[in-house]
Amino acid sequence: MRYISTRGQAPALGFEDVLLTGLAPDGGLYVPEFLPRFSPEEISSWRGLSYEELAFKVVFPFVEEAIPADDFREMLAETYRVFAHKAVAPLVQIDSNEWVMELFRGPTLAFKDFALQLLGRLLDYVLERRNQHVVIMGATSGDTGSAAIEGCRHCKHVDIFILHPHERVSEVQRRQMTTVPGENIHNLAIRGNFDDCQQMVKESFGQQAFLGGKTQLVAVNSINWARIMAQIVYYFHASLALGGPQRSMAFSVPTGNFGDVFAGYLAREMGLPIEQLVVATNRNDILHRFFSGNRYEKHALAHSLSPSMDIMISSNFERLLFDLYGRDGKAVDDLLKSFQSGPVQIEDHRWKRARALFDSYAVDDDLTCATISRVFTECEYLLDPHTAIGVEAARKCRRDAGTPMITLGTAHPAKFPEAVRRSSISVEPKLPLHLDDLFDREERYTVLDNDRQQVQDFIARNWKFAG
Ligand SMILES: Cc1ncc(COP(=O)(O)O)c(C=O)c1O
Ligand SMILES: N[C@@H](CCOP(=O)(O)O)C(=O)O
Repeated sequence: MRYISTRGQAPALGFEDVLLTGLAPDGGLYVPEFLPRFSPEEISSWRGLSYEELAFKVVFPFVEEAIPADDFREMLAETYRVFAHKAVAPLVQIDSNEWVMELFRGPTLAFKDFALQLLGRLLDYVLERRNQHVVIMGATSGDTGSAAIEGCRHCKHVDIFILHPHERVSEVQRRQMTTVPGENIHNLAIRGNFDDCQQMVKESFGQQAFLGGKTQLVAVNSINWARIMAQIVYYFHASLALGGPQRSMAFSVPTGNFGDVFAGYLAREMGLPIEQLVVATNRNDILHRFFSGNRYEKHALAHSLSPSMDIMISSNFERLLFDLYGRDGKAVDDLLKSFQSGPVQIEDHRWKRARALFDSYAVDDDLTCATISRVFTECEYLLDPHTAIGVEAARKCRRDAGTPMITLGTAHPAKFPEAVRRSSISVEPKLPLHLDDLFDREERYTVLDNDRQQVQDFIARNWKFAG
């Protein structure tokens, strides 16, 4: 399997090199040259497989030239063994033909564990084989950071630098990152927002001379193809549990960087019958404005009760545009360059193609709290604010009541006690036992200005073999 850039100018790479990179040298994102495609018969034959066995079927075609089958099987078994539910991604019914798929049973209580537990193991495997050191540089609005630290902290050959927006993540999220001991773990609180952090990370991939030529950057954000690849699996898992592929499914996906919902789009391209994908945003609604009115335009980033989705520039939207433009990298490059200086639209026929599959809805803080409260009243099920946005958008956008609607439950409510309190729910969400003493643990992080030079200098001074 070869991977090509969405801007069309970078050389194609194999899986191992794609894993060890971030942005392509032309500024694009890597995508597979061709997707594997599975027939309904083949997908049906996977019913009853464990999560790790299913993951092998779906993901192995993407990695097979780099990793022998037995080694990959073992990696997947270790990855999904750390989840606190035997089903790994259990489905909970909250209404007639309406489900939440709980993706927060991993160690850091958000869907990011599905891919980052695997990414850590893949990195360890490949870096050990190459005897190579890398610097992980990631941006987080709260969840990717702790999942990346948890997934990669035991990797022998990595230093980890995670940038989060100072005072813009929940206290639980911050502590999950900043209380993890380890010489190779560095948390940077940036006086800016998530987009500033993400921008610094992306720009740094094109400026790696600051590392002195002795190591290289690797991405843990969803710009890294390996992240997206692992997230495709749970769409198959949910569908098979609810009668697919003989029945078509609808999914509602709380969306920020467009990674999770793009994984759903890929599952469909690989043969899984999906009738509808709902892009659910908070008030940072650039994607909703695109899908509802074909206008892609930046607004100022607002702080919300669903901080992990406080994102304006959604990295993976570019991967969808690449397909909508018939995989014409130059057209994507031109469009995204115009977007730097103002709003853009795409041709009507391309937008309509996207609309055939995607619907969208934006949910503000008040409606988020009202949804948490309503669902708790209806079935005593406690939603986190991100999942609540997905549930509300699902109800607003549903096309067909006969099609199962599955909202991706992207985080555990105990990560966001403020939203739960504001919803006037009578219960306090409790952290699981392994995080019981989170508030007693010592924190370690450095606050820096929103300044790329300062951040790069910090990394250059602090990675393991610096100086
Ligand atoms: C809890 C939670 N829900 C939803 C999202 C949005 O996912 P994506 O960025 O893949 O669109 C994120 C972060 O990305 C998240 O942390
Ligand atoms: N919501 C994310 C933001 C980063 O998104 P990613 O999926 O590209 O890593 C977070 O919580 O950090």
